[in-house]
Amino acid sequence: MSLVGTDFKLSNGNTIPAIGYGVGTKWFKFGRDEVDTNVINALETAIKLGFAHIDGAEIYNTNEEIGAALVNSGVKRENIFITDKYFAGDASFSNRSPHSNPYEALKADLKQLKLDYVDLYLLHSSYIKKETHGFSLTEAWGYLEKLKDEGLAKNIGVSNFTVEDLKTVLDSKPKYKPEVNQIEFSAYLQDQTPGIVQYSQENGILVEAYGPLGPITKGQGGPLDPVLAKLSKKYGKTEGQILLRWVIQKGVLPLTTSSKEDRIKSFVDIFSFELTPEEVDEITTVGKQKTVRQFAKEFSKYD
Ligand SMILES: NC(=O)C1=CN([C@@H]2O[C@H](COP(=O)(O)OP(=O)(O)OC[C@H]3O[C@@H](n4cnc5c(N)ncnc54)[C@H](OP(=O)(O)O)[C@@H]3O)[C@@H](O)[C@H]2O)C=CC1
Repeated sequence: MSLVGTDFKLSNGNTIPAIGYGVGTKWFKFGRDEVDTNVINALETAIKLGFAHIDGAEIYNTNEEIGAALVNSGVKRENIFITDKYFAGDASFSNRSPHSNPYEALKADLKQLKLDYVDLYLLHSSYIKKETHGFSLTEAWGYLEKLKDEGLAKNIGVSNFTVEDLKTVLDSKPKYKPEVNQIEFSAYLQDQTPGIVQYSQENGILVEAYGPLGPITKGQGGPLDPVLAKLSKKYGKTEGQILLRWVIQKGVLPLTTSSKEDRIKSFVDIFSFELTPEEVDEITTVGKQKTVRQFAKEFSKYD
């Protein structure tokens, strides 16, 4: 869980590159089956410019693009960290992966990725119950443990889990604990659900942040504007780099994305400077004055 160079160390001792390039959001292509060369090109650029961590998911429908970009880039399999996620469904419980369970879903994804294993496999959400899925949340976790035992997923974790969801898994005395909880996290949304960052971190679960640039993509005109302008000038870094650096210094792994070379290049250049503890606190305190929630709107009840 600690930052070592440009990696975070997980509780199980494995490492994970400390910033990831996402192929959801901007690149999301659920319902479109043609291969999108824009996604392949963007991934190749990201890899060429230094991203060693790709964040994918079954629902993004971009596995073939990831596989093609890996081949085109010539990168060695062991030098790139690939995450995939089981499409559990959303709060309506009315949709989910077409595969019978997470074990079968990852096997199908690996075929599309043309890979033998992923580095991290997550339950994309906790909206799983026996009545709709045929297995409970703890049984779903059991499928991930089986994938880890068989070497098809080197690490396993969860996404969008609340404290109660994590307790359900941890209280079931699992063989392996979740290594990661991937949630929306930014200076303008410091707890996707009550207490989730502290609880995850206290239990040795690395928090991954999606939507980390919320304050500049959706939150302009907010109280952080002058703080970011000041720090950007002081360090000679973009406001995006300041925000990503703040995420890392909160002990959280940022997942971002971009279609622009300049931005991609800047996102991997966040290890050459460090905010002071006072500056980290200032962003934390000022950031709490505004809420920008972009995803998982069912949690808006906590705003
Ligand atoms: N587990 C989950 O449920 C979820 C996971 N994710 C994962 O997280 C990844 C990243 O999420 P995302 O919300 O996109 O991350 P960010 O908050 O980092 O936003 C990235 C977006 O911001 C734009 N951008 C970057 N810099 C600026 C700027 N200075 N001004 C204006 N726009 C800017 C980029 O567009 P441009 O091309 O113009 O640079 C890009 O579209 C996803 O791709 C996915 O892998 C995301 C949502 C949910």
